Amino acid sequence: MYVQTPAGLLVRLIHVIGLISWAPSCRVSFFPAGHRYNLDMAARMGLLYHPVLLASASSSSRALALSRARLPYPPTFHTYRRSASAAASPRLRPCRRLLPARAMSSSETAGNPYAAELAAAKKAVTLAARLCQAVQQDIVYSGVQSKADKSPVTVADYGSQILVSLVLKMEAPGSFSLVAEEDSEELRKDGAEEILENITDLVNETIVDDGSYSIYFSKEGILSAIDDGKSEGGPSGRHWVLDPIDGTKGFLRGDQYAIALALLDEGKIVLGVLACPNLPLSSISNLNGSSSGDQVGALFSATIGCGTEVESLDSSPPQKISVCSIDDPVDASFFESYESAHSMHDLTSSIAKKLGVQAPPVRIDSQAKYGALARGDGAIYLRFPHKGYREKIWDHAAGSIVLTEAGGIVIDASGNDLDFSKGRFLDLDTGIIATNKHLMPSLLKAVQEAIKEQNQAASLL
Ligand SMILES: Nc1ncnc2c1ncn2[C@@H]1O[C@H](COP(=O)(O)O)[C@@H](O)[C@H]1OP(=O)(O)O
Ligand SMILES: [Mg+2]
Repeated sequence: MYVQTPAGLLVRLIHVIGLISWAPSCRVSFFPAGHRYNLDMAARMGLLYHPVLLASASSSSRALALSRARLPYPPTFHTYRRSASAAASPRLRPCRRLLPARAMSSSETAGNPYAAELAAAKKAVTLAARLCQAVQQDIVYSGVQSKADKSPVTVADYGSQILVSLVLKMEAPGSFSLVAEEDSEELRKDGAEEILENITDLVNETIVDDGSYSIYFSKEGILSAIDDGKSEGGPSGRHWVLDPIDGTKGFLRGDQYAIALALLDEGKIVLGVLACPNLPLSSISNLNGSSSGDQVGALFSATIGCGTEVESLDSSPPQKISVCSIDDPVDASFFESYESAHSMHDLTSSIAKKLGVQAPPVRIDSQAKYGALARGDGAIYLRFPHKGYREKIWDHAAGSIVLTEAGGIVIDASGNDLDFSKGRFLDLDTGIIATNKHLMPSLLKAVQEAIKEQNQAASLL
């Protein structure tokens, strides 16, 4: 039993009218400065442009631009079509708005060779974050997460990936290649029709609500947009690297998650953005993932050679950040996964003990840990997945540059830099550690001793 939202009905109506009135000669002219798109381009992107939708979206864009300053944060959206139980739960009223006009930071202006890519990446993850926030609100209000029904997170995962891919195609210069977590295989199977419809509705409603683009996705367009993320990456050329929702467990719990996007250029990560919708803008040090500050929703961004910045997802001016300068482990605290299935808490506890860390671990989900570390909320990040787990590049690409450009160091437990040029996986079988340059030598020593002891204990069993 599903409920059709009014916005869903509107989008469908516009679709039908648009199909009737569609004219092959129509040129689309409502796109960002510097771009000209026509229907051939639309066909290549798996998209449909509709004159009626174009007209309505462009006029609403102007109206929204005028009222933007008065709109509250966080915004809410018409949500995906929800189950009857979810529909019965309380929800906030939708509120339409454009993406915030971000203040240009020094990283986006002179001297940054990736300025255009950075602006596109920020816009992409901000739009995706809006979709994710709307879905997470519904999950939390409806209690879906306690029923082992993973479909809402699936809808948000795919929806986020489609929106990031769309914005990058529209706004980022150069050729397009995307290495991303999701593909359309499951959605093409029998029985997936309903979820595909939900994703299609949610994505189209988010685009209409935002008003930046006059685009409508068909179901086939949705499937092909998801498969834009099938690139293998590698050592040559440029590739965007995306985790559409990093930390799905945290997302379902109503806790931390991130939309993590990076740019790989000739085998090196040169740019990264992390949207962390639930991370407080002020420090979370000593608060185990929470903060006394009111403002929530942080956007971290870094470009090679230009440093790391943080701003609110609602577009406060960006501020440069740097890692903490602690040089005595006694004063240090460390981040690790919330989920013990993702990282061995017993091993990290023995590393902390060896090093002399006194504070208890700060456990939060996702690459939000890299962002928090980059602004000095803590001093160390330890990640030791259980044997057999293969790390994917999208789980560390954005986070690692956010940290290194803030003055931090990220290496594997053998002391090697992370190599993002080997395809979709990181080629390592130890853990990943991160800290500042003062603490790294003693941290690496403690890590290697603790691993050795763990291996010796295992060989005795
Ligand atoms: N069994 C696992 N071991 C380690 N990491 C995992 C495992 N399963 C999923 N992950 C990934 O670990 C990351 C979260 O780490 P953390 O627990 O530190 O927040 C996510 O990228 C998550 O995937 P996903 O992005 O699909 O949620
Ligand atoms: Mg992930």
